[in-house]
Amino acid sequence: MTVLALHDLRHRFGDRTALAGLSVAVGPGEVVALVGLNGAGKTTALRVMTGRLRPAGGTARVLGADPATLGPTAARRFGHVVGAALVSPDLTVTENVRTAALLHGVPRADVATAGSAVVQRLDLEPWAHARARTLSAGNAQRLGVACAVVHGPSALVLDEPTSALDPRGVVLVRELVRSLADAGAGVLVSSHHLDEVARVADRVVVVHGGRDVGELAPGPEMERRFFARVLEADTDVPAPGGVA
Ligand SMILES: Nc1ncnc2c1ncn2[C@@H]1O[C@H](COP(=O)(O)OP(=O)(O)OP(=O)(O)O)[C@@H](O)[C@H]1O
Repeated sequence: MTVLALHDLRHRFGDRTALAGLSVAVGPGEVVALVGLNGAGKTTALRVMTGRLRPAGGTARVLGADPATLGPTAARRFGHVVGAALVSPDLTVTENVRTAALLHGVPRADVATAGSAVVQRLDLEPWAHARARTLSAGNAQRLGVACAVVHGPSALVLDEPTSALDPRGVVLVRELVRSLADAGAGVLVSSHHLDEVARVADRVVVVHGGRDVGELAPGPEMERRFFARVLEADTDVPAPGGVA
């Protein structure tokens, strides 16, 4: 079964086209990255994927269900950070991850263990008792990711999860994403860091002008191949083979 799917998404904000027929599908055990220039439509697509925006056209599915009306069973298997994370500024790091665990249906008896594990996994122990509003931008981003994964989701959506992270944080989030996928989760992530994407993703989908314009095989020369793909899309020259 497809874990996460967007099909032919279309959406406009006033006279501005944000999505113009974007489709992408993520299978179990797969990490798919969306890359694109500023304003390409990545965040808008991920807002649809998390049920925060109803598109004018097209469909979204999370574990087979419409994300806008996700039932409790599917919701408990889903984790995401798109825009504001599931974090309360006045709660401590530990209180936040435990609350997120409870909200995602982790049994009460397992909440403390699951919370400690994810705090440790993201190197947040020194701030375990700090209130979220006192964290640095990078540690706040780590906490947002921690709250999204504390329940071990089967479907995970992250919008630029490493934008504020130091090199150590980038590695920790990469390892976390990879281990969730290796355990069978489907992960959809957007990023501007092409080198990082090449390390973590199984497939890299280029978004341009609100649509998917082809894939890049993860590997060397991502930047050159990315710009070639964007140029092709702008000049409407079909790319041979679909994967550059
Ligand atoms: N709430 C909104 N109101 C009006 N226009 C919007 C809104 N959200 C997005 N847009 C527009 O839709 C287009 C796609 O924006 P989106 O944020 O999805 O791009 P992005 O690929 O995530 O960009 P970035 O890499 O800069 O984060 C842009 O032209 C943007 O200005």
